[in-house]
Amino acid sequence: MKIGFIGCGNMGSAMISGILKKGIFQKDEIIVSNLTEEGSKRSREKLGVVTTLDNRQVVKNAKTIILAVKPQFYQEVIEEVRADLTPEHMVIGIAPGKSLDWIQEICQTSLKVARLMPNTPAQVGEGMTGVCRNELVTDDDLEQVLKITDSFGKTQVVPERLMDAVGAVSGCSPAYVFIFIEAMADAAVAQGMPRKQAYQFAAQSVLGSARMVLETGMHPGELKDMVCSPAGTTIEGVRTLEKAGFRSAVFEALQACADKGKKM
Ligand SMILES: NC(=O)C1=CN([C@@H]2O[C@H](COP(=O)(O)OP(=O)(O)OC[C@H]3O[C@@H](n4cnc5c(N)ncnc54)[C@H](OP(=O)(O)O)[C@@H]3O)[C@@H](O)[C@H]2O)C=CC1
Ligand SMILES: O=C(O)[C@@H]1CCC=N1
Repeated sequence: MKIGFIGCGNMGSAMISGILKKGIFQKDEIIVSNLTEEGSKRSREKLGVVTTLDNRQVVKNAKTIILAVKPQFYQEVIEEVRADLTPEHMVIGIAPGKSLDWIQEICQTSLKVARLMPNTPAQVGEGMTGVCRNELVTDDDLEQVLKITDSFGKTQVVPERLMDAVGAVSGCSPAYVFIFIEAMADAAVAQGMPRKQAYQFAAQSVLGSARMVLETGMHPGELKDMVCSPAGTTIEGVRTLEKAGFRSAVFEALQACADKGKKM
């Protein structure tokens, strides 16, 4: 077994979907644990990976361990498996607020520890992941980690102090983008467009706009200006969004998200 996931819910399975699609690991090289038999069955049926209800089996069978449980369960799962951890293991946290030092301290042994902040678009190979590591993670180890994260999207290595910002701008932001798409589709439905078609128009517009930012390298404001014809329709919508505090709402949402990460 090459890689183990303790917990395999929304984020774990999104990462594994990407890994399997790119063929970085085969199904029989991935072991995952769940809390319930129902979760185990879901992981087997959806992903076809090796499953167990025993977290210690994950640590005994893989050297790279991803902690994909909710942050409130981090301490209990680490305490459960720490006797089986060896210097060859690398423990990777993906939860907001669980620092490299904190993970190391709960493990009670000097260990390779890394943190990832992935996001659910990993499921379709379009994830964005921030990575940081402690001093025991070698450049070779990091290369292995990047090979994994690059398999389900893009990755950037960041200093740990930026992990809360990463959590806000990419870890959590898909939720805000989905709300935006849903709201745009609702408006199109109100104009008479069938709902399914409205999701296609709204989602493709978000996808295309994101690609323009990434591929042209142009400033988002300049790209926005290119859409706003003088005395046209778009600028009326811009005025309405500004009046409703759209920018400020987004700013405050990401700030709240990062602040919460710092407290966890
Ligand atoms: N969702 C997201 O967009 C992102 C999440 N994260 C982080 O990823 C982590 C997982 O989140 P997410 O996938 O959304 O959560 P989910 O609730 O979807 O999945 C949690 C998983 O943990 C399992 N589990 C719970 N307790 C235990 C235990 N004691 N031993 C073994 N497995 C256990 C559950 O098993 P069962 O299925 O049996 O209940 C489930 O498979 C969190 O730390 C979160 O902060 C990071 C970035 C983005
Ligand atoms: O909501 C959360 O806390 C997790 C972390 C990033 C995205 N989801």
